[in-house]
Amino acid sequence: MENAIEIKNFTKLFGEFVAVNNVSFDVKRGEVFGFLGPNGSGKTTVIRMILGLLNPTSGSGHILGYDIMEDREKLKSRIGYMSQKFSLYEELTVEENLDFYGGVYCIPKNKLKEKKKEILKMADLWGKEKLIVSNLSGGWKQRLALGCSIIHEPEILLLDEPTGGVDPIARRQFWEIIYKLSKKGVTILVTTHYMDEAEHCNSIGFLYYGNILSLDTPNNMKEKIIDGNIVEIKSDSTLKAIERKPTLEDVFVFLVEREKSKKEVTK
Ligand SMILES: Nc1ncnc2c1ncn2[C@@H]1O[C@H](COP(=O)(O)OP(=O)(O)OP(=O)(O)O)[C@@H](O)[C@H]1O
Repeated sequence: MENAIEIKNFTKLFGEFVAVNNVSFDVKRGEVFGFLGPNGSGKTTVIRMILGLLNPTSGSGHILGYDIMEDREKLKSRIGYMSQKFSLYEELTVEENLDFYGGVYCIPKNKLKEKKKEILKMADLWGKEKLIVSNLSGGWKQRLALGCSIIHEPEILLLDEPTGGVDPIARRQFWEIIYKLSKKGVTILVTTHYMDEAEHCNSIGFLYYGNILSLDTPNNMKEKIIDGNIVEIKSDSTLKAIERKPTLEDVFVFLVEREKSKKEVTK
């Protein structure tokens, strides 16, 4: 079986409002598939339908060959999910959160001990086991939430805007973990509205108000949509950067949180 995820003509109506319109896509095993689209374009709705939390109005989906509607129970232990809000228990420690999710998936004690060690190292949280989650920075919380979502070693990982609200360094660290998981054969579907993140994916679906406008590799998509070269200008001053516009056909501004180290910022 080459495709881990196969979605055919997903449509979701809320009353008369069409949130998702006839969306179809496949994700190959071990691939990182990015769902790119602005807020409200239907990304979360698609993920909720894949998870079986929402019934599609029409259309069908298969994961690892199982029907997402009929085989929900079989799929539960094979899918990991990280929501935008991180789903952590803020008043518990790092280790207690991992123990909790280990318990939810009924992971045997010895196996859980081994998994916790692996996740703490992977997430750069080694030595922080006893810290209360509410005291952690956004990046640490994000990596812990990812750890909790993979404690049961899922083959499919669904990440809904996992990097929202964390600084660029933490985002980069997070993507390094995503690559490692993908190399191990985990199939990953990640939603984002950051263009630069979409570029890290093997293929992208561009969703716009419920419709898939394009489905391709990042490079092909850029070539098809944009005629000419793309230049990235990093600047402390948006105005200074835009002043260069005469030599450019169009400019898109992306604001990123300032990194602690300014080494990479060029004027
Ligand atoms: N339960 C619901 N009832 C009514 N409308 C809904 C419901 N869930 C989502 N919507 C609407 O469907 C559209 C798609 O929402 P969705 O959350 O899937 O978008 P999104 O791309 O994930 O955006 P965001 O990044 O803001 O989460 C939005 O207009 C939203 O208001």
